[in-house]
Amino acid sequence: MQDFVPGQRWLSETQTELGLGLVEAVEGRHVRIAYPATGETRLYARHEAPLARLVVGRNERIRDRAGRELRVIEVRTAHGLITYRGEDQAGLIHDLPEAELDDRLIFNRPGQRLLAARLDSDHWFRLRHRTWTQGRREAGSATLGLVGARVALIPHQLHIAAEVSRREAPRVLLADEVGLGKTIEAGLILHRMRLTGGAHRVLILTPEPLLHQWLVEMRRRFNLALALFDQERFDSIQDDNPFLSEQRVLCGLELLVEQPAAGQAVLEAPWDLLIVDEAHHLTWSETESSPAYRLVEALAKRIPSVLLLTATPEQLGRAGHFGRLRLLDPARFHDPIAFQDEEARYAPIAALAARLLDDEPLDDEDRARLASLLGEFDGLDRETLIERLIDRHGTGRVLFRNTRATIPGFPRRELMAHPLPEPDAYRALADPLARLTPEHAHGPGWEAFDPRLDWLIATLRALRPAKVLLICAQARTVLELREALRQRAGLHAAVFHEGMEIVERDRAAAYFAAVEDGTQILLCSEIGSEGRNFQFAHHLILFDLPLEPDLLEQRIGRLDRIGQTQTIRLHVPYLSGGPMEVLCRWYAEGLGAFEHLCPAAAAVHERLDGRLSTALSEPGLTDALIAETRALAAQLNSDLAAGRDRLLELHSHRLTRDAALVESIAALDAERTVADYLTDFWDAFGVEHEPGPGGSLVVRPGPQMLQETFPRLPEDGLTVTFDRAQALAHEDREFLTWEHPMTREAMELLTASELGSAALILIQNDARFARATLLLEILYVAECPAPPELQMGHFLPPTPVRLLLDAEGRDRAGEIAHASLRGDCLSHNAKLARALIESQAVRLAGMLEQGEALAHEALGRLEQDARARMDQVLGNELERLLTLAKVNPTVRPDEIARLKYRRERLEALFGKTHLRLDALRLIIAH
Ligand SMILES: Nc1ncnc2c1ncn2[C@@H]1O[C@H](COP(=O)(O)OP(=O)(O)OP(=O)(O)O)[C@@H](O)[C@H]1O
Repeated sequence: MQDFVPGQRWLSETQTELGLGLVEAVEGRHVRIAYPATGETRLYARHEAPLARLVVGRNERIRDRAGRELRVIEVRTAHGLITYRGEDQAGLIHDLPEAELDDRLIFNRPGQRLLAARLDSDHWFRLRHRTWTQGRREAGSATLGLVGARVALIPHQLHIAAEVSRREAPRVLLADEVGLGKTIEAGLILHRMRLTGGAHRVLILTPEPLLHQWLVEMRRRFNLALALFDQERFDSIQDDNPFLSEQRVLCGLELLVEQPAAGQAVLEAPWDLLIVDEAHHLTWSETESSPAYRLVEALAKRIPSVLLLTATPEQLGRAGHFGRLRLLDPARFHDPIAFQDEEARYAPIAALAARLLDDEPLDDEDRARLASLLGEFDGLDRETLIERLIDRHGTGRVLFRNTRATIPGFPRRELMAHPLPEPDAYRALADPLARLTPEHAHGPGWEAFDPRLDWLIATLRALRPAKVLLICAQARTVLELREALRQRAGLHAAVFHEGMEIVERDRAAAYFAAVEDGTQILLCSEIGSEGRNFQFAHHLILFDLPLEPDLLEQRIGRLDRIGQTQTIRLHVPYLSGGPMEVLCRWYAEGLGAFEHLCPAAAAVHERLDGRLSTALSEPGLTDALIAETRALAAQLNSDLAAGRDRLLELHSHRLTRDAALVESIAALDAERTVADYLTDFWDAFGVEHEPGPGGSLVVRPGPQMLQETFPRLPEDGLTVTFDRAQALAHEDREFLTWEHPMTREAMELLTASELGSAALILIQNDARFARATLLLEILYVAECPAPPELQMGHFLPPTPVRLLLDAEGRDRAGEIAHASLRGDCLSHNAKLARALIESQAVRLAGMLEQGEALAHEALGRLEQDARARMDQVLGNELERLLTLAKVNPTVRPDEIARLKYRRERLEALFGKTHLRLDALRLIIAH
């Protein structure tokens, strides 16, 4: 085990960008290391810490925290701690304890290696160059974080992910209609924020039945491992706060609400990003709120970034919707009445935005309205005007909602209503609501006479082998149906209800999904109607109908979601003459809610709730109710289409821009540069690869690898693909991109090591070099360590500075490209290499000095560019937020403060950028 002593300096072997580590404390089997340059602290297991002890040799240069430079003349050790004695530029001698070394100190080892002829293969030098160049290329790219997910490139999802993740501490409600991919959007945002440093500690809360699905989706689509916190995990940890030991936690909201200790612990842990799925369960009204709401409210106050997900934002009423917006920004959404008034005034703004979008000419009235909404607007192009209109009015910035109507490619839904006679025993039930789930009200024995059962058996036989999902309101009905199917028809059904353990439920869902030996039918209680993916089935049986339109849409959404390939058949076996028929007709003829999604359904329901209840007991009133419902739905739908929804739609996707984003990702996919890079890497490392089935590649550890293991490569190998379409069709293949952990860890492994940092090649017969020529290719890396939340990478990521000096000290990098310099590598001919280097030692030392001067000039330019870029990007953003805040209180003051703070910190840090000599290649052409 390594000996750590507080005050010692160690370097992270895997993350040099953290700067110099300082041992803070040794705690049992762990050591705590602070990285003052980035303000981070890490806890490592002592016996396997990826750390290297920093010992600076004589004659090397060091710096103290005040920036004073010393040449080391003596190294003394006492009690495990080093004190350097060094000479400053004025010749004065100083003692410097290692704890006081500059936290950003970097050493020039490649120079020593080259001069000592300790050479690596040229292969590694070239890979090193590519690694830095690629890192630089992606750091500032708009597509970073959106490339590596195993997802089809769907424009509205990418739009939302790009738009949300570029904000400072985003807080938004993702409210796309059921099945349009909110989980994927949240995953993309999370993925991008992790790569850019915006989200390190993440908490995801979902209803229990969706835990496993989230776990699987994040793993298979984003290579993201989440720690699942269930009762068992929570019980197994007694003392410490269990949430502190994991960075990315997935947890059931119910558990936190039901167990005060768990709720308290989650509040006490620090988080950067909170995601809450099925957020419509967080109920709120002006007089009371649910315990789940209160818990999320407390979390949302502490956590900077918050994503709430719901397909049915207005389920359980408009007040609830307001309550969710309030969680995101309590300062903006403080008065529900004012909010409703404001929503009613969106129509003219939406109309104006739409006219701009359609490139229609603006009349005087339009211009006057624009001026009153935006102030001075002359000189702004249409795109900017649209942006500003959407941006500066309404919930635009907080809420995203895409609808099927605007997204092509969804299959049709077809209602297959099956009237059946209502048995006397049911008709005798006094309460009309009880007759909507009469088997439940009647109790045991209903299977003997309920005609829906025979109909079900006949329907299953007729549809066989097609998969069928049945949803009903009650878990008991599920169990009784299963038994009845078994006894009466020998049919085996899988079941899914709240009485089962989560693992059992997931097993049942998998059993239903299995193509060959799975069940034909899955019987689900209402909990199966939320969030789950059953789009491989095309038949849905609604054994009963819920009273709320949003609940109906949630049920249908299990099949009607991205990935559904066929017309969806909705089978409704209703008992005629009574309330079931009334409800079925109300949905079908009044709202048209089976075959299409009706945006106004929740509002219509809220207004006509009383009339519906009356019609359920007096079916004679149904025709009048339907007529009224139709008229109201038509009116509300068209109001919404012209007003709020139109604005939302404009904001939630932008055809031209989204298409450009998709194109740039598709272009990156097509380049396949990562395939070249990784195959070169594997070849150099000793990883074996060969063509596998259907254009895939099989990769295995080779017998003589450079190290025992290769990152993310299991002992028995992997089947991989670089092709998105293949990755979507074959989930057993790893989808390798620049963002895959294997690629990123391989890149880190290389840049954190000295591999390829000194090389020598001989070039023969190259027409560019008429006479014997000596060139020194110098690779500096400009680095500016900064705390991750500042997202330095946007402006000044680690940037390679390449120089190519000739013997006269001229830089020829601009005229001779790196890739064009290929020759015989001398790493295996140590004798010749040493002789050549020794003969040129003096000249080389001069070239290195000259290189340092030139690199510093380049550094000045880099800093200047970074500053200009930051001023432009953050300055514009700040200006926008400040103007916006005057007209739209959606902009939170803390968002502005955060941005200002970030700008100041970045500005101060740019000046501390330093150059690190990363690699050298000596080129001798003759
Ligand atoms: N870009 C994509 N590529 C591949 N599959 C996708 C993509 N987007 C969504 N899907 C698939 O479509 C289905 C619906 O997506 P998701 O679960 O994210 O929708 P949702 O909006 O969260 O649904 P719900 O409203 O039911 O909660 C899932 O099976 C998901 O894996």
